[in-house]
Amino acid sequence: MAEGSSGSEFTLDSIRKSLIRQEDTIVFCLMERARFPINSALYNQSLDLVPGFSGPLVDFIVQETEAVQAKAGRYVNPEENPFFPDNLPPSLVPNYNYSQVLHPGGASININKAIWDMYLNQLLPLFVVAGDDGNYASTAASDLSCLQALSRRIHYGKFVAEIKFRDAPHDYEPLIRAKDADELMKLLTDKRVEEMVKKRVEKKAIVFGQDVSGSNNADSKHYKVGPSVVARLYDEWVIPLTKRVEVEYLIRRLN
Ligand SMILES: C=C(O[C@@H]1C=C(C(=O)O)C=C[C@H]1O)C(=O)O
Repeated sequence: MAEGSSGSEFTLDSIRKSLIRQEDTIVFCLMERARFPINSALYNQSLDLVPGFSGPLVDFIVQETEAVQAKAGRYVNPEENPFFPDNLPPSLVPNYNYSQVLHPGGASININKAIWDMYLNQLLPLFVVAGDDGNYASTAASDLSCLQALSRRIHYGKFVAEIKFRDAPHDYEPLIRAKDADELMKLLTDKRVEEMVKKRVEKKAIVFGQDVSGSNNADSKHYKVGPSVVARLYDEWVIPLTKRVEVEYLIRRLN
């Protein structure tokens, strides 16, 4: 089921390994987006750059791309969640038999609206330079890669929550029956792991993002995406949103 783990292995350890692997994807996606300036025309609500489509160009590109990917079966995979779920075409390809480890209620959880708002309004301005180079289609493709990588990581909270529930049903059940979101949040939180995650992603931004030259002296002062931005992304948004998915999943777990 999971990126980097076999279908038969479903443990907190294997899920965490997948989250670690997904950090690489996220850091590389951000580095790719940082090749382009902000290109704010792409996000302008009122420019109407595409005849017959009302809304920002980025919405047009993401909606059209998601429609193609939906036809090719992307959203049949329980790890994938669309940003524009309304009016998506059905899959046209034979269904792959994904292992069904999640409770059926998990399918209705999609917090991509919050991820989209965070990415465009808060994160982007922190790591791209000002300016407009006209490369709107490439920039939007890069945005979508970032958004999909972040969305996959954050919605992975469903798998994390399922395994935590299976490992300690007697601890979780009373809180789920009481719909006690605050206590569920406390129970699923592991501060030690969170600190390790934040340190590791900062290090990845340093290692992956330095300019490598032919000589032995790597330029350690110039990074493609600031390591502190990546640490902040995880601290302020990725980890809290993953935990929000975990709580939302657990609340539905006994329905
Ligand atoms: C994802 C987990 O659950 C919580 C969220 C974490 C995260 O988003 O990185 C880390 C630790 C936990 O507080 C986990 O335990 O691995």
